[in-house]
Amino acid sequence: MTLDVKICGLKTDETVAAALDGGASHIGFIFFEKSPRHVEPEMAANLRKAAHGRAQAVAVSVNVDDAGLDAIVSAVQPDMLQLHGGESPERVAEVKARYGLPVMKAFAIREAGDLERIAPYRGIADRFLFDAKPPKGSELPGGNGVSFDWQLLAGLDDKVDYMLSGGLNAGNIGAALKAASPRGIDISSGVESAPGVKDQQMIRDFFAAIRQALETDAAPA
Ligand SMILES: O=C(O)c1ccccc1NCC(=O)[C@H](O)[C@H](O)COP(=O)(O)O
Repeated sequence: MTLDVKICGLKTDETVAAALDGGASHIGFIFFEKSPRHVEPEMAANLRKAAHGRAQAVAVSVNVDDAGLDAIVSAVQPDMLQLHGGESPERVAEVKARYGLPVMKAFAIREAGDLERIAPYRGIADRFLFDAKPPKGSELPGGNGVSFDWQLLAGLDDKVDYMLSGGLNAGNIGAALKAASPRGIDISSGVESAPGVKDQQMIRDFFAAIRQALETDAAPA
């Protein structure tokens, strides 16, 4: 599969295995206490072991200071850091330099103007993740299971390396990949039976839907 696929918010060995067996390129762990997907660094350190040599382990944090990131990085030894808060370009540069790890910076998108916010991060963040804006009242900056208008990404400079995220599932991934041309996709709620509860069959169904979408796209008209 040439498309990167990140399954985010994993909390059990069984669902990590389902993600890896499906062909995930990235598995994500959430370090945000208000999230139903929150894991402690020691737990993520155990869960990520199965990914060595198979997928990149991504540590997802929100406006965390050096001490908090030190604890995550030293326990989990992630391959990538995802910054999902209001981290400035300077902070992204600082984090990259401190840990020597690639950083994926998340942005919440609702309208075309929201994409302009990536400009000062270009050449600093290694990758972007475009997610939907959280619904009113949500305490979570991500993992809300809501989509944004994928057409907004259609005119984006194709040098921008991004993962498409927000409300993806087996039923809409084909349409999402027709509307936008991400180098990767990211999913959390769409493979859950309840908030924070990943479902192995839903993970398998998601990979089957991706393969079908990619095959349909590659087939001669
Ligand atoms: O998933 C969370 O609970 C979360 C909490 C705090 C910051 C980020 C979070 N998720 C980040 C992700 O990368 C999710 O996969 C992404 O927001 C998509 O989620 P979903 O719309 O549920 O597929």
